[in-house]
Amino acid sequence: MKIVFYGAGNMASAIFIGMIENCVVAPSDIYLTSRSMQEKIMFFKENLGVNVSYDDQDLLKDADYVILASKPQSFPSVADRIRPYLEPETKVVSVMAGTQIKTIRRELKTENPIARIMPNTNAMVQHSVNGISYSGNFTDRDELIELMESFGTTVTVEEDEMHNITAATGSGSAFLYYIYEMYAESLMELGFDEEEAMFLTRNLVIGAGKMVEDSELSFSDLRKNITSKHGTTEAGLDALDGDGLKRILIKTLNAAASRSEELSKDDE
Ligand SMILES: NC(=O)C1=CN([C@@H]2O[C@H](COP(=O)(O)OP(=O)(O)OC[C@H]3O[C@@H](n4cnc5c(N)ncnc54)[C@H](O)[C@@H]3O)[C@@H](O)[C@H]2O)C=CC1
Ligand SMILES: O=C(O)[C@@H]1CCC=N1
Repeated sequence: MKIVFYGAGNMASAIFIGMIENCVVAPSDIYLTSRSMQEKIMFFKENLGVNVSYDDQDLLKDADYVILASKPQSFPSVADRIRPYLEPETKVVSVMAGTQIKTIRRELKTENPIARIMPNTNAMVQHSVNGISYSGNFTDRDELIELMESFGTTVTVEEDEMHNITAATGSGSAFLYYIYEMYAESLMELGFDEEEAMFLTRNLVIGAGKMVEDSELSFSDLRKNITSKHGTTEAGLDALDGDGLKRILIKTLNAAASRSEELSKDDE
């Protein structure tokens, strides 16, 4: 297997580290190239044993998959590198938010099978949620699904649903991390110092995540199990404006999904 990553940044590294840690590919199957961050890419070569090259002809020779993992704005420069050497059997897989299959096809001037995936950086711990959609001629889907399931769970969606998946799970962890940040800052308002606030929040989040993983209960039942009648949790929840919080989250998700739509129109 030869998997070539154009881009070795946050998302690409979460994917190839996830794949390697789960032993679905050998480090020698992974080929990395980037525009910048030479130091970082050499770190991956030295520490993981992956290949690094800036020779596009060599990179793309006999490649099974080429993964487009630059920012959407860098895609024209990536396409210029790939276009001359892309072989007809190579499957193209894009992680770029908002860049449509038809745009990738147009920029690469190719009829190759193309898939779009929307993972998240939890791939690094094998817990990404991956949206995936395919071009009509991407027939050999099982192998790609198997590769993706090595670093998370996968849902197949129509391409126009990618905007919502991007908001919900591509960006979603960032929204949750932001809430954790705000929680820690609020603990400092309560009187904890920064170190204590971070320690308490971090362990609270880890514990709650493990409960979600291990328990069969719904979020709502987990919450109810903590809430004594006329107790402290009830007092806190009464002060928390649930409808207001929901409105804020809906606004957040709509803004992210709209940005994905805007990105897809930028290149029309
Ligand atoms: N970071 C995240 O949580 C997620 C990111 N994505 C998507 O993944 C893509 C990458 O995002 P990040 O990894 O966060 O960005 P990043 O900035 O960390 O990495 C971008 C990479 O693209 C490379 N690059 C730029 N121009 C290039 C060129 N001409 N040739 C080869 N490589 C080139 C850069 O050197 C760098 O390695 C974006 O399109 C984003 O929409 C998707 C899901 C989640
Ligand atoms: O912020 C972004 O545009 C990318 C896509 C999903 C997560 N990060």
